[in-house]
Amino acid sequence: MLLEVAVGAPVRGTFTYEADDDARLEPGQRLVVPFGRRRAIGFYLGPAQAAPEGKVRRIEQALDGETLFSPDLLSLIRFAADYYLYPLGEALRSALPPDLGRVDRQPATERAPAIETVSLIQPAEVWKAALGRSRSQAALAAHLEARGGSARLEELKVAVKDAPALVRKLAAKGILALHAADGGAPDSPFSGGQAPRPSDDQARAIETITASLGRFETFLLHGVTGSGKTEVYLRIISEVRERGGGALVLVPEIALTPQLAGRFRARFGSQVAVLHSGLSDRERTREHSRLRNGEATIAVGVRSAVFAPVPSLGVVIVDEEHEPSFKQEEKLRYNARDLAVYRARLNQTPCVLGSATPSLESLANAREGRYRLVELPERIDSRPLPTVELVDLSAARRTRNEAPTEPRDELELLGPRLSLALEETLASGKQAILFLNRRGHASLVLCGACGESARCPDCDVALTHHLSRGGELRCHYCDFRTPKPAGCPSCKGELLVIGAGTERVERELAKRFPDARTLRLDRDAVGSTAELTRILAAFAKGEADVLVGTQMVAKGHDFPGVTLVGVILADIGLGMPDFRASERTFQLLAQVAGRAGRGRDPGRVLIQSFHPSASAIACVEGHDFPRFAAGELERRRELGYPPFSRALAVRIEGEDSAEAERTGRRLAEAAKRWAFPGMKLLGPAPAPIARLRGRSRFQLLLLAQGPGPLQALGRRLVDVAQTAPNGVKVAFDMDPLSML
Ligand SMILES: Nc1ncnc2c1ncn2[C@@H]1O[C@H](COP(=O)(O)OP(=O)(O)OP(=O)(O)O)[C@@H](O)[C@H]1O
Ligand SMILES: [Zn+2]
Repeated sequence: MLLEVAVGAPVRGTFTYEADDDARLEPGQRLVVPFGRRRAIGFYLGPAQAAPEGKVRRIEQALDGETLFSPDLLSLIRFAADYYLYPLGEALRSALPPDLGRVDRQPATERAPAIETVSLIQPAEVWKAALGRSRSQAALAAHLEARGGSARLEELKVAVKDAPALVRKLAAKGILALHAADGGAPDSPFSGGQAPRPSDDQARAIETITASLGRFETFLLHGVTGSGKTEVYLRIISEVRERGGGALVLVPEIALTPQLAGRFRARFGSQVAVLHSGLSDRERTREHSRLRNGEATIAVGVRSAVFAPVPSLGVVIVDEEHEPSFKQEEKLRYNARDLAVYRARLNQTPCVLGSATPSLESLANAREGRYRLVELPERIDSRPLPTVELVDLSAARRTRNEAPTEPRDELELLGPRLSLALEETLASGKQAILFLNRRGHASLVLCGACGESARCPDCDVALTHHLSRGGELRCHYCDFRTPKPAGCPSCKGELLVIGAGTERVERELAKRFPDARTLRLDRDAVGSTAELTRILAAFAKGEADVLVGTQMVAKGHDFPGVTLVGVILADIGLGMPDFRASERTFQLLAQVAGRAGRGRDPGRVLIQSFHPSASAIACVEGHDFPRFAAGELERRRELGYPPFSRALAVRIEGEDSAEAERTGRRLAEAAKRWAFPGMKLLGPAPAPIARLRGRSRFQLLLLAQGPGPLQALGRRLVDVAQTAPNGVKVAFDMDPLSML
């Protein structure tokens, strides 16, 4: 028997292998195959169409006894590999927990925890209709029904043949719930977690969306910060569960704090599998198998969870859909939000994209009628949105006749208005969040005599000053570290430390408000998920008065005690050479502003900026998303950028700059030769960060009206890229998000 196999290796195309004629294989099933001089994980795709020339090798082994991919998942991954121009075998491998993608270290097939009891969670009409032709499954359900709805698995084994296999199948169909021996009291999927009564707006949103269960439709749930989007998700999922379906919920990494996971667990108990990056490989494999065998039916996870094996998928939800962290920036460069929509379509289920600040892509889709817009225009209990005040930092500069750049002295870091507001907040026993999207102490270390600045030896970026270890300079891209020198290495001049980071804010705060209890939240302060949990929990419990941090403080948190949000410097990021810089800045500011006044007391937001009239900043003042979006969309239309076009970025990098550039030029020539009419070609040009980790970077940007022509051209360029010299890497990035 000849098989078509996708091999888990960075190679193009599929391969033909041979297996015994009586081998029973399922599409997507894992294999171990000889590949070159090593062994690799392969995935069975189907019978080979034709015998290839030359000798056909035999597979070594078929794993698992069944496929790990349901048909919808297999189609999703095939689509992703195709769309994102990435090898199928590698795509399949990266959709699995790492342990299952390795050929060397196969985990002892970890047994799912022993199931002790089993209970019916569907009324007879439902399971009878669903099980029409599967006699043995119907018999088992009937047996359970006769026993009052639940039984111990041991007893079932005696009464019904193949009971363990049957119950897993029934659980996967959402007809049974399985309760593990170690799970304590079996929790019904409908118990626990006091659900508040939905507001009128929430009720309307829930009704609109649940009305489309069972068919594909994408909703853009645009709800202001604190409008209770999570409750809408929970209600929709309840409804899906009652119909025996499963749910997939994608959230950005930082939002997947215990707070959010807790809200899902409180409502759905052990039905929830949580998938975040803090899991060990072993835990990941375990959650994967809990979903696969139907023990869990709701996957709540970060971007990679878009590939989670949710049984009988009934709804797909993407929270904070505008978040850049849904984009994977290496290997299979997918956007989980976009794949989520595609997965919903494959499964004929609704897809809900939620955000207070929708991406312009989704907004354009809603305007053009591809998505249905559902709005939550008010906060819960008609609480007001916080008042937002802009503090113009350049005014003070102008009077002193200085160039507007950075808050240079400590006085500006916590300017007079922000200081006063902090003082009042602390005096009234409320909490404050101070946001500065830059970690470390200072962003630039500069010689006051010769003007030379400290730069990373391997990257084209300035080093950031950190206070740790008695002062060191760090590269935020490759993590290069070196002690801060006493004077300028070139001229021995005095070194100036310019531009603020979170450490500096924390230090200044300690100086001016010595009694305030402060916590800092950024990637330096948080080494692990456990630490993140600890800091957020402490702040939620009121164990600190001020939370200082980077964008980590901006997202999703619900701290009712916070009445003041201070933005130290709103302009960071605004000047990035990226056409999305303005959109990103607006989203970040609107999100962080949305953390204020979520409890009973109204909130206040102070935004310090050198460019208070920039639309990304000015529009935050009146919570004016429509005005921001209208202006920004107009600008994008003029420039022909997404969402008014689709883009494919080709990224070329190599240690040898000349070689990388040559490859870029060859690709550009090929692209020009094969370009479709109306396509725009930019580059090859050095990337804005022209060197990273010792490699020179170039990029080529292709713009077209739709993805089709980009795909067709992309596939031909993939062939050209195959002939790039050793040491030059070419990556294809469909719908790129970062232009750096
Ligand atoms: N119907 C309701 N009645 C009372 N409280 C509610 C209701 N719905 C939600 N809440 C509460 O309102 C708060 C805000 O809800 P939630 O965190 O879901 O907002 P959100 O829309 O996700 O906001 P953001 O976009 O800022 O993250 C939460 O504390 C939540 O428990
Ligand atoms: Zn570096």
